[in-house]
Amino acid sequence: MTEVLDTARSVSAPSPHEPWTTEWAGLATREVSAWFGERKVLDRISLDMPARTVTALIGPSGCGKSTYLRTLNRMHELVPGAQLAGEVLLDGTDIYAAGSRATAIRKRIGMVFQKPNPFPAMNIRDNVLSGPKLAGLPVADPDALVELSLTRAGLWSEVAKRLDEPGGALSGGQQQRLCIARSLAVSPEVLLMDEPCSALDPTSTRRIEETIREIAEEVTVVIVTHNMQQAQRVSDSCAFFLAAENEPGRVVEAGPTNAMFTTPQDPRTADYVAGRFG
Ligand SMILES: Nc1ncnc2c1ncn2[C@@H]1O[C@H](COP(=O)(O)OP(=O)(O)OP(=O)(O)O)[C@@H](O)[C@H]1O
Repeated sequence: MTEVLDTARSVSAPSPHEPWTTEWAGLATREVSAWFGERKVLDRISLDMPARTVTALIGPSGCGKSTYLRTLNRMHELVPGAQLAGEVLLDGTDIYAAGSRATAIRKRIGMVFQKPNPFPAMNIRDNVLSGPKLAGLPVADPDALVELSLTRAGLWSEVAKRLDEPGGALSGGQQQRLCIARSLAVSPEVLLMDEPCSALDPTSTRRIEETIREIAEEVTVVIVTHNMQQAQRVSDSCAFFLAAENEPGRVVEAGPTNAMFTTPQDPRTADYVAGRFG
């Protein structure tokens, strides 16, 4: 079903000023557990990540946030010996259902990583177009798609006259926004971001945060962050992960960001968001 939908889809960007063509899709997990070999690292995670909102995954190092993020677009299964149980629902359909293909899912659910990873020698324009090219999606109007994607990523005004320069010539923050543009060029319904600002200075970080808020008007965003101020600034809802010693990670508490930070229900959440551990 997913594959049929995917092959019928092409990236369309008729005009940079027309609305983004992404369909609005929410994500949810039901009892997701994950293992690396014999070792269970996530235990029955059930979360709702509504369409066009930003969900922040917070918690101390090693509690399974990145692993959980990677289960959301089937990247977890790329690790030899990795296993998964439970359901990941994209618009109500399990992305692990029989007949659903991982490559097709990863086009609908894009990912931005901790370290900006543009192709350094490739020019800015081709870096953006590499998204749909690698995904095997036809592009009707490349120039329009480049402008639209860079605009959506908040980078167009800075690079409009430099499209033939290499991606590696940009600053770290610009490179990360270029990577966001490359992901958006595939017209994903969901964008997963794994600590996208951890390698960036405060100014670039704030710029990316603005971009995330803008993207979330049309794309569902899930972000892993260690920065509590960032979680408060960018997210609509939060999920607090915690792993006791030799135990898999579990969600202690999840809910609207404001409530998580002002009136947390669990004392462990209160201690974590106040910076008392982790
Ligand atoms: N490829 C892997 N093979 C084996 N174990 C792994 C692998 N990746 C992660 N783990 C283990 O799974 C657990 C969860 O790791 P994960 O990276 O998801 O945590 P995290 O909360 O994202 O941590 P951090 O905040 O430090 O990035 C850790 O104990 C980690 O050692």
